[in-house]
Amino acid sequence: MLVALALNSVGNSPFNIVSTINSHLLHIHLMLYMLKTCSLFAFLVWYQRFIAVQKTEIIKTLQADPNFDEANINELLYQSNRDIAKRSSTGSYIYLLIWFALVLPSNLWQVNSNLSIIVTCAFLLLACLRLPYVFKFDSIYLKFPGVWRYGFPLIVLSPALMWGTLCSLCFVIPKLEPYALIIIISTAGLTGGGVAALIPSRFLTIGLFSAFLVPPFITLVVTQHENVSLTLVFAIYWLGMYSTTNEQHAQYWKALKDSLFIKNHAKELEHLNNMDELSGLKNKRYFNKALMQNVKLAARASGPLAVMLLDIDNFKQINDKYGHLVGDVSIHKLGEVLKSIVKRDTDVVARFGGDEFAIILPSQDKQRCVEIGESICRAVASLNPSSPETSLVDQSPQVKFTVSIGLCFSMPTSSTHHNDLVEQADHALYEAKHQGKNRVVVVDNH
Ligand SMILES: Nc1nc2c(ncn2[C@@H]2O[C@H](COP(=O)(O)OP(=O)(O)OP(=O)(O)O)[C@@H](O)[C@H]2O)c(=O)[nH]1
Repeated sequence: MLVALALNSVGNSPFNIVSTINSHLLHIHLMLYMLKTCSLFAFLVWYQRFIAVQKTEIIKTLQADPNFDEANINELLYQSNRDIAKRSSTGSYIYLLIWFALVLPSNLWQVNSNLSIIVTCAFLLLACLRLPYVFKFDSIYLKFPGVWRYGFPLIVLSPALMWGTLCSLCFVIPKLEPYALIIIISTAGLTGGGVAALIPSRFLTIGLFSAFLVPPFITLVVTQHENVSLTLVFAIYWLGMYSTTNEQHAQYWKALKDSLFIKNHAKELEHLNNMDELSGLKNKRYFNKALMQNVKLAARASGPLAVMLLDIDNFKQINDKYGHLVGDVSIHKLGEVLKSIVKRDTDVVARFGGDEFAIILPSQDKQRCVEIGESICRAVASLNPSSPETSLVDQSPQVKFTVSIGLCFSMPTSSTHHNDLVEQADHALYEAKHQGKNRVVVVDNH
């Protein structure tokens, strides 16, 4: 409607738009009418299918990927639409500003006041209608999807079509010729900006640059304008925009898909990042972070904190006698034993690497910590590495499966460094090995 009004304003009646032009160009009049009717028709088809096409594209892209389900598709659809609204928000006001820059300092008001008034009003109206889409995207998209689906393409594509039409008029209305250069430059700039803004929707992007470029191109061809270079430039520009759109659209979707994949798998990745695969326990990285936090918490609460270091006794011999595979099974089995004994949610059980393990026991009294250490020693000693439980084949083992434990019991203060506790537990562990292994040695840092 706006385009029709703008076109019809250039003359006294709807069928008199080219009254200022040479009479032998009457066919231009018909062409422009056909063009605007076709544009509106094409536009209707486009906006009706805007969301449907976008959804089909997303499904096509994600279909083969088992990592995405229906909920993900809807989330991607929401994100891409929110992006379109955000990215294109400033652009719609640039039309208005450029139009003002064109009209206000020049004498276009006098040259063609009807056109100037109608185009100004139309741009102002579109800018106002655009406001809810800028500030209330969520409400519109979620509560009134129809307003988004039908209204947004209309508001985004109308100014482009108006601008494209203005550009066309420059070639057929002699009075507008002085403004042709600035309008052509603006058309090129706005086209490039629009493509960048609407890239999440291939459909809208192609619609936008076509609305800018096709009307002037057709006008130049139909009027057999002597400026062949300009005609070619419009055609080449359209093709360039088309290929850029395809490329950038694919890149946008790949990036969006990857970000959702990372978001979906963030928990899993974080879990893997903190786990020791062989023992099924936490790893050293997690242990260090947890210990730092526990030292702070214990210092703030003036509570006790115990750190245990465990090392499998004579593990090298177990490996040498039964092989590394059996050594691995023993490590896994030890992980299960530790989990079954150290059970509180706040406790942390980790494998440091090799045959070394570490445990954090917050808010536990010293006696209880020693009992836990001794329970571990007893439980591990009962796990004969040749027993069926550890899947060993050798029925006459000479190597015992035991652990030595160094226990550091402390009451951390704000100046306590977490590494100090580990170091002291390590000394106690060394002492346990020195005293004959398979035992708990305590260092009281209290
Ligand atoms: N099977 C297996 N062996 C490992 C793994 N990581 C380290 N080891 C072996 O564990 C052994 C560690 O031996 P040490 O801790 O140096 O000594 P030890 O034989 O346990 O003797 P003590 O510590 O004095 O009781 C080495 O032979 C390593 O090759 C692992 O993931 N799997």
